[in-house]
Amino acid sequence: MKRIAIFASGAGSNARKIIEHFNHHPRISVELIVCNKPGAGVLNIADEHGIPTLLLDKEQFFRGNAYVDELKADEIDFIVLAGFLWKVPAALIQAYPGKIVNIHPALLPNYGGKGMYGHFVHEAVIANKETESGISIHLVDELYDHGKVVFQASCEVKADDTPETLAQRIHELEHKHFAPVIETLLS
Ligand SMILES: Nc1nc2c(c(=O)[nH]1)N[C@@H](CN(C=O)c1ccc(C(=O)N[C@@H](CCC(=O)O)C(=O)O)cc1)CN2
Ligand SMILES: NCC(=O)N[C@@H]1O[C@H](COP(=O)([O-])[O-])[C@@H](O)[C@H]1O
Repeated sequence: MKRIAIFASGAGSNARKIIEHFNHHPRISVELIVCNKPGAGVLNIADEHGIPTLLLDKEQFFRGNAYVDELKADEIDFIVLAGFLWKVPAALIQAYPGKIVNIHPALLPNYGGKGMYGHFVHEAVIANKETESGISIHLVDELYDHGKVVFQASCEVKADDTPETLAQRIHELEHKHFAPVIETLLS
């Protein structure tokens, strides 16, 4: 059984879709939700599904062992970043080479990097009058949004779009594609 930990900081809609997709899956299971924000919606989703949670301490994450020991002790095989807003430290990347994947709400390499998360991404896309946006699923390296892109899907940006209406269209792409891409990566 491949054991997945999902790292998330927010509402957790992607985490929910991934949990549901792998519920009763013969080879893959979501075993842990890791979060850096007390009270985040993703923690409630974990509780709804009886999935253990781990709340990160900033000091230990960035200047300690990056929770490598805890993840290895839980026999986690693969890490999914689903709206996780801290930079994953080198120690964790080195412990999980090629086994950490992230979803970004834009068509990389555009609209990525520090500060490019959530509504900030959609605001920049709209401000630049782009006619197309989308999602990128990529392996995680030590830089933000720099790792190998393994999947992209695009959508229209409408002239009257707001960051909220664009975010909704992006979420639909994320919820459709992220879990199947993870399944393919773990095949
Ligand atoms: N080592 C890596 N860590 C992370 C990556 C990555 O590619 N390599 N991806 C991010 C997710 N992400 C975009 O997809 C992203 C998330 C957050 C930020 C950002 O600027 N964060 C702020 C802090 C925000 C906060 O604490 O609320 C910052 O660093 O100042 C950029 C991109 C996950 N980790
Ligand atoms: N750069 C990282 C980033 O912006 N990630 C984005 O955070 C949202 C989390 O939504 P969710 O909590 O509902 O899954 C998603 O749209 C994801 O692409």
